[in-house]
Amino acid sequence: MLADPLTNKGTAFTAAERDALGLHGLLPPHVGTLDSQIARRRRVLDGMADDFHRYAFLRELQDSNEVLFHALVQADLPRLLPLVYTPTVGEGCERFSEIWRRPRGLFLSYPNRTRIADILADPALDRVKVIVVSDGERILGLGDQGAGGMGIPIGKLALYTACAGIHPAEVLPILLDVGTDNAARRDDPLYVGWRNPRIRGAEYDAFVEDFVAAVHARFPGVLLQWEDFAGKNAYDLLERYRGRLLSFNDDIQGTAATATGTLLAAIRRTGQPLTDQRIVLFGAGAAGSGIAEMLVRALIAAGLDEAAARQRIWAVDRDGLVLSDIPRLPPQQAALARDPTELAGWTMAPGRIGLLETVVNVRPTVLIGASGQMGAFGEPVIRAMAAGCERPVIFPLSNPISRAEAHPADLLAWTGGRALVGTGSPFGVAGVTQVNNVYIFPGVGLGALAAGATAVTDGMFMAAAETLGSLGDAGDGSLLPPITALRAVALRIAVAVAAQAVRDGVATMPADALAAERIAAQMWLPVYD
Ligand SMILES: O=C([O-])CC(=O)C(=O)O
Ligand SMILES: [Mg+2]
Repeated sequence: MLADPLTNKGTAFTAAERDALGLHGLLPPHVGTLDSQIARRRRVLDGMADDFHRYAFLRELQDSNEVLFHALVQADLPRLLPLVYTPTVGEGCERFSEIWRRPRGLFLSYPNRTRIADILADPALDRVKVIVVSDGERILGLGDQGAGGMGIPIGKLALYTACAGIHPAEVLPILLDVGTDNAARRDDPLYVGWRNPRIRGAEYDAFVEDFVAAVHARFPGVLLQWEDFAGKNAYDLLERYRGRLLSFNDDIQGTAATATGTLLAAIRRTGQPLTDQRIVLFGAGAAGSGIAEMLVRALIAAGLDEAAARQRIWAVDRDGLVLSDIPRLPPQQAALARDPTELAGWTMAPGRIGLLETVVNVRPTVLIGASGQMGAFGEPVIRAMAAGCERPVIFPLSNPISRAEAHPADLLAWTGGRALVGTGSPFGVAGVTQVNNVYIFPGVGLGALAAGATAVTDGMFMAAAETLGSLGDAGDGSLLPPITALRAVALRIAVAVAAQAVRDGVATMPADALAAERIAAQMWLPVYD
């Protein structure tokens, strides 16, 4: 009872429980309460030197007493979320091996590829309903972290519990350890992962196929979230498996719905219709092109035909403006490429057409960053944008803070306070919105499970985005509800997503199971049994 984090209550075991379970002597005599335990842990957090140590402390608490961990998180979401998740989880992944203590979740490593079904057969996993899986190759904007990427599935699932009320026994973090191309990790004598360059190509595909088949057989109806896979794998796995497994990719679809929902909230504020926006997207990887495709859908829903919708978006990647005459464009970028003949009349020096040239000529009303390039939204870019529009909408979305395209305070300064600013990670700047996936994925997952959905459709994500965009704000200048409201946000989104699942013909639960009260009643709160 004391050693299992799902049953441990620490000093909160009552006298009667201590009698019945034979716990006398193993605990000090004081009988505490959840509140007194929260107060004790808070005092430790307050006394710690930095957030990374707070992160490590919270991970250990989660591995020793899950109710207390979640009660502490629930009691102060604005303070705890950034410690349990972005931005601090970034360093948690980089230094994962250094702070390794106890196992959580499953490491499915390539050398164990014939044992996947055996590993999943563990009866301790019987209740699993939600899996978050990563192969650690594109951890936030920090690149390949190998086995250290496990910090992300752990963190995201803590949010499923915190925001969507999924019971901790029902979540399963999984890291597919197929090696790492990060030499610093491989050469670190403390590295806990498989010391091998990444497995790629047919062998990688076969490994993931075996994994999906084993998950499908072991956990029918489970929701699987793909997280922080590198660009091409992110797309390929999503497309290959979304019809076979209830699954979605958070970086492509969750980020897209979050950005779209926040943009819808922003244009409510400015009063300018979506169809009038000129949108420049910086970074056309998995997140960036996911955002673009969802914006295309939203523009079509607002009345444009597809060609006209695509005309509202300019994508800029590493090599500059994405143009249709660039050889070997990946398919997601080809769909966004502009025709070079459109550049007639542009003012620019010869050569590569970078972000600044694009902004000067397009005069965007919306600028979105999903590049992982710190500082890419520099003063000249932002001043050029501000000169061409009254209320620039600027979302530097890359995570963690060390990868953000701009500091929000600079964006406000360079636009004379006129910008509507949203960042991926929290900066604590007044009036700035945190545009993070945490506003979307817990609700999408909850709604999909409540509906007994057989697939997560694009329409379900659009329903989530539209709901997010309509929820109103914290009244502090930001565009979205406050972090303290995340549980209510997840419930509202879940209801909309479940209803859309019915409309899309993928729901298996009867309609009366999808009412808000019924879904709310399933949401777990951290209290001792
Ligand atoms: O984790 C976050 O804050 C958002 C996300 O999915 C990513 O940046 O990969
Ligand atoms: Mg992610």
